[in-house]
Amino acid sequence: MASSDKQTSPKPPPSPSPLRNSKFCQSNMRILISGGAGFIGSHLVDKLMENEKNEVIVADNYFTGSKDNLKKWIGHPRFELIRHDVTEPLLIEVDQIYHLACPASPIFYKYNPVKTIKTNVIGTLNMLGLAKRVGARILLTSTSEVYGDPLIHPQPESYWGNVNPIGVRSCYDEGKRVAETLMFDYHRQHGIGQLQFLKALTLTFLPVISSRFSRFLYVLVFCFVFIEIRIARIFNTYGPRMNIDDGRVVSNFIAQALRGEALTVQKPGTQTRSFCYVSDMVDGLMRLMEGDDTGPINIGNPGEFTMVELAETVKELINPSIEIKMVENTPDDPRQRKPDITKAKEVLGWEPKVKLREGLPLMEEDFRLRLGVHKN
Ligand SMILES: NC(=O)c1ccc[n+]([C@@H]2O[C@H](COP(=O)([O-])OP(=O)(O)OC[C@H]3O[C@@H](n4cnc5c(N)ncnc54)[C@H](O)[C@@H]3O)[C@@H](O)[C@H]2O)c1
Ligand SMILES: O=C(O)[C@H]1O[C@H](OP(=O)(O)OP(=O)(O)OC[C@H]2O[C@@H](n3ccc(=O)[nH]c3=O)[C@H](O)[C@@H]2O)[C@H](O)[C@@H](O)[C@@H]1O
Repeated sequence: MASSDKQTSPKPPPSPSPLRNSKFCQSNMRILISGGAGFIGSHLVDKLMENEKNEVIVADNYFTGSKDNLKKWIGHPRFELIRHDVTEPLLIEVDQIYHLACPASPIFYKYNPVKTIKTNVIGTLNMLGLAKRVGARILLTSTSEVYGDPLIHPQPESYWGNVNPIGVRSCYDEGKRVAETLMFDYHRQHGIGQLQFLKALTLTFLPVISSRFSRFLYVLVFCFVFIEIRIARIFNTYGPRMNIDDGRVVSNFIAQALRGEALTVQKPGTQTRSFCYVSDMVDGLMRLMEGDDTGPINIGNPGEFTMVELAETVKELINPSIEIKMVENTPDDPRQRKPDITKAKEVLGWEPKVKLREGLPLMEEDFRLRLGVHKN
C-alpha cells in the first residue's frame, strides 16, 4: 500500500505549511494498535515506531494498560494515543490494525466476565467493521486458551480444543474463539475468491494508469470490498512492563522473589506452560502481519516447564533463600500447554530466540527498577 501511495503522492507544499504533514502529502503506513497501552501492545509500538514510515495510533481504555508504558512516544509527531473502548465503534483512517484490546491475565478477565466477552465479541466486530470500511489488514491476537485443557500435546493449529463453554474462564477462551470465527466469517464473506483476481489486476495496472484513476480503483477494490485477516494464537508471553500485580505466574514469582515473599505454586504444580519472551512475540506478530498467510498460527516458545520447575528457576536466579509454597488452584486450569510451531517456522520463517533463563533476568531488572529493590 505504501508503494502505491508513493507513486501518487503529490509534491508536498513548502514548510512551514501544516499540509506537509497531512495524509494527502505523504505515504506513511498508518497502524492502529487496539490495546497498545498494555504489555505486548506497548512493545509492539516501540518496534513499529523504529520505522520512520510508520504512524502509530493506539486506542486503549486503560483497564489493564497504562500511559506510562507509552510515555516515551507521547508528543511524537508520528504517534497518537486515544482513550477508547473497543466495544464502541471507532471511525479513523488506517492501513493496518493490530487488534490486541482485551485483558489477558486471568484475574483481570474474570473480574468482569460480561465485559470481557463484550470486548472479545463486540470489540472484534467493531475492529472488523473498521477494517472493512477503510480496507485495512487486521491481525487478531488470539490465544492458546482456544485449545482449553488440551487433549493433544503439543498443540497444532489443526486441533479444535477442549474448552468448557460455561466455566469461569469461558468469557476469555470462548470469547477469543468467537473472535476467531468472526475474523474468518468476514474473510469468507468479504475477502476471497474473485476479489483476489481483482486485487491482482489492480496491483498490476496501478503503476501505469493516471494517479486519480488508480486511486479510484484502489478505493473501489480495497476500501469497500476487500478485507485481509491474520490470526495469531499467542502462548504465555512474559517480559518487562508486565503489571507487577498482574497475577500471571512469571510476574507473580519475580515480584514475590524480589519482595522476599514465598513463591505461590498453585496445585498440583505439575501443570505445564511454555514461556515466550516479548521481543520474540513482537517479531512473530509483525511477520504474520506482513506475510501472506491468514493463520491461525501458533506463536510461542516450545520450551515447556512445570510450575514447580519455574518456581525453582526463579528461586535459583533471583533469590535462593526464598520459600516455595503450594496454594489452592482456580477452576479449569489447563494441565499442559506447549505450542507446535512447525507452521510458524515454515510460513513465517519464525522461531523464538530468547530462552527462559535469558529472559527472566531481563524481566528481573525491570521489576527491580519499578519496585526499587537493588541488587546486592
Ligand atoms: N501475554 C500473554 O501471554 C498472552 C497470551 C495469549 C494471548 N494474549 C493476547 O494478547 C493481547 C495483549 O495481551 P497483554 O498480555 O499485553 O495484556 P494486557 O492486559 O497488558 O493488555 C491489554 C490491553 O488492552 C486494553 N483493553 C482491555 N479491554 C479494552 C477495551 N474494551 N477497549 C480498549 N482497550 C482495552 C487494556 O487496557 C490493555 O492496555 C490480548 O488480546 C491477549 O488476549 C496475550
Ligand atoms: O498463553 C495463553 O494463551 C494464556 O495464558 C495465560 O493464562 P494462564 O496460562 O492460565 O496464565 P497464568 O495465570 O500465568 O498461569 C499459568 C500457570 O501458573 C499457575 N500459577 C499462577 C499464578 C501463581 O501465582 N502461581 C501459579 O502456580 C497457574 O495455576 C497456571 O497453571 C494468560 O493469562 C492468558 O492471557 C493467555 O491467553
